[in-house]
Amino acid sequence: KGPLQQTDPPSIHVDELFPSGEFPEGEIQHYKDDNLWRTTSEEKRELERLQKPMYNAVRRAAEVHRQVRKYMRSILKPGMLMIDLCETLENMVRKLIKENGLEAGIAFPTGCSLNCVAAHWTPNGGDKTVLQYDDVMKLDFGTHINGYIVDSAFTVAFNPMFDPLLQASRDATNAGVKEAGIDARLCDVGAAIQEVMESYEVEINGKVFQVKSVRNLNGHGIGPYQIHFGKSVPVVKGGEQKKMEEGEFYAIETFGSTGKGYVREDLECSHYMKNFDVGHVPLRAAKAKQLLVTINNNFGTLAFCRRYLDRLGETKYLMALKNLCDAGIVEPCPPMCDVRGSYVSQSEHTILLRPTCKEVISRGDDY
Ligand SMILES: O=S(=O)(c1cccs1)N(Cc1ccc(F)cc1)Cc1ncn[nH]1
Ligand SMILES: [Mn+2]
Ligand SMILES: [Mn+2]
Ligand SMILES: [Mn+2]
Repeated sequence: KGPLQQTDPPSIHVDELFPSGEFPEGEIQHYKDDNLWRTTSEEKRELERLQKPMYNAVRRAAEVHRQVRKYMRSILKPGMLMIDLCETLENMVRKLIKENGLEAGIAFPTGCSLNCVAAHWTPNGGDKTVLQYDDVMKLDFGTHINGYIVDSAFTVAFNPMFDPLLQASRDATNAGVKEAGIDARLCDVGAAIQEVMESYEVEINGKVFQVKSVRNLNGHGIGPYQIHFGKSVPVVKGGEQKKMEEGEFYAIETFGSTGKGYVREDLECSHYMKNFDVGHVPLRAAKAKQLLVTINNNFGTLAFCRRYLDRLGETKYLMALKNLCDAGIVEPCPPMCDVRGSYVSQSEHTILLRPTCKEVISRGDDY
């Protein structure tokens, strides 16, 4: 009988903590009144029984996410090198998930975007950035089992003056999660998010800001090995009337900002991802051809970053990577930034619209 209690620091594969092979459910929310029949429908319960392997896979990925983020919170300190922070987190995911090629591992690069940088920033090799006491860091990382991805994020700030900004995005994401459901209109989710987000104000160094919802950073559907799939989820009013559907995975994510509430691509790129819809492309340039083989073998259509290529022993790959991007085979995903001097917070959960109920897969006792 294996141990049933995780160590501190964590060292035990989560599959050994659940010998039955059954991983814990996330938070269960019932659909709005008109869909309550789903809870007891025998037809819907049968549908769910057929999905058991998928539910178990994504719950195992979520348990890893919860244990890793709990550990990271316990060691985060001003003065840490961002690269060390990311490598510690990534190695812990690899350990607890029992990394196994494309069947179990990290789903995308560890986002640790600071201050006015909202998303898609992770240090490239040699980066000397150090976490500061006055930083607002969005820790956004992904785990997966068999391509079933858990995409969840939280914000860390040591200075308590940022607390209302952090609370705004946490509250707004929870409002979005509550509004989401089978037959929920995307525009209603966006309106609910904006309503809560913009009800907050925060005082920073003597200046009072009304928190804005970053209107061009949306939530998104998630598919197997596909972090950005299907419908986008608006975070402000005026979105599409399209409805969410049974069986869909969504990342409900919101960003609160003291800046414009609008982000643009800026800074050096670190995140890259194969274009999901591009098939085999015959390449002549040897270096590009070889790099694509490395990408296919280690990431497939999962997003990766330069540090992940470095650790695989790839060198002098930037021109080849540019060639793959110019050919439309790989998409660069550069950092998304609000204006200089502004501060952005984020909160993100992965939810599953099960036939009988809504499951907040990534919910933990922390957020
Ligand atoms: O901004 S997105 O490209 C997007 C938002 C709406 C439709 S697609 N993006 C998907 C993604 C892209 C690249 C990654 F390396 C990881 C994720 C959202 C996201 N980033 C982090 N967590 N969630
Ligand atoms: Mn083991
Ligand atoms: Mn994310
Ligand atoms: Mn996301």
